[in-house]
Amino acid sequence: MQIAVLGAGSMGHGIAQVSAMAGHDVVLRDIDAEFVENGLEGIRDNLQGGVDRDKLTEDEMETTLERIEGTTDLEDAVEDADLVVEAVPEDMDLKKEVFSDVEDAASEETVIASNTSSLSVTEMASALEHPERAVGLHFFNPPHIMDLVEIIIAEQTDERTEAVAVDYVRGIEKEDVVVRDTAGFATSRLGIVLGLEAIRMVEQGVASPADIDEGMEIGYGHPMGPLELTDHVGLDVRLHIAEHLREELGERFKPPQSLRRKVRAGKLGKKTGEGYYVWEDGERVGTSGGWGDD
Ligand SMILES: NC(=O)c1ccc[n+]([C@@H]2O[C@H](COP(=O)([O-])OP(=O)(O)OC[C@H]3O[C@@H](n4cnc5c(N)ncnc54)[C@H](O)[C@@H]3O)[C@@H](O)[C@H]2O)c1
Repeated sequence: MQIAVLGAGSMGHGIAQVSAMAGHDVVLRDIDAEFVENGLEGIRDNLQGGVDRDKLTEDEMETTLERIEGTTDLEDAVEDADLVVEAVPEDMDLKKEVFSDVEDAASEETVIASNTSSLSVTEMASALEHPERAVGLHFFNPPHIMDLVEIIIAEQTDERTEAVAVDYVRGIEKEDVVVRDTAGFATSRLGIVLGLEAIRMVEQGVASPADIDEGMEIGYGHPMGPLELTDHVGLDVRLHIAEHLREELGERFKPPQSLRRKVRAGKLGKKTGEGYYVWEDGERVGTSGGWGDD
């Protein structure tokens, strides 16, 4: 297939990479040549990492790179595309504008997908004259490592579009789950419940963050406990998602007080050095808020 990926940031370059590794021809588009170059550089680095770990041969790396072309021109990117995946910033107005511009420049057959992690694909699709070709492809970060893609079926998505999305996801050797377009889809909605309840338990003094996390890691086999995950994702990002889900789905998603307080104080998790844990050089070195060492 011919794939266009719009946005060469954290997600876009990874989506371009996994598409090319599966044999698709890919055009990666961003609004500035420097952003395109950074994205291509990110792909080279990821692939080189694969070669260094013997997961990939030099030849496979070169062939993959040859399949990817960078551009700043939207028409160049989408005019021959069978599938367009947008990975531009999480802003509804911007996504609708991108959808509509793609429709003007692409063929009538082109499937138009969004990598949104929380916005309504149904609303994005409403910007199209042919909204039945819209679908969500929710990749996880980083796309070249994470095996799951949530396929989000908008109100307007038709069977052909769903079939193209499923074929594409299976073709790039990811696992697909098909979810109706509702707030938080399947994974964010459940993940946030666990995160918010773990924070409330810390507030109530039920156990330390480290003990709550260990309980879920060892007892339930989660690769990472809900509080450490909150620190990884960013407390600001989790607060934003919780507020959105509260608005859409009700009070059970009400953000706990300590989450708001920490965000106001700039304690956003790993990226700022403190959230529910204390971090130094990307390593967890202690627990925030007087729980002693973990
Ligand atoms: N980062 C994550 O962990 C993650 C995970 C899953 C989904 N997502 C979703 O993926 C999307 C992209 O997120 P990201 O973290 O890669 O963002 P990012 O900020 O790293 O990258 C976005 C890129 O889009 C470019 N851009 C802006 N307007 C554009 C346009 N009109 N056309 C083409 N490119 C344009 C920007 O210059 C930037 O390079 C968002 O919808 C986000 O919610 C992110």
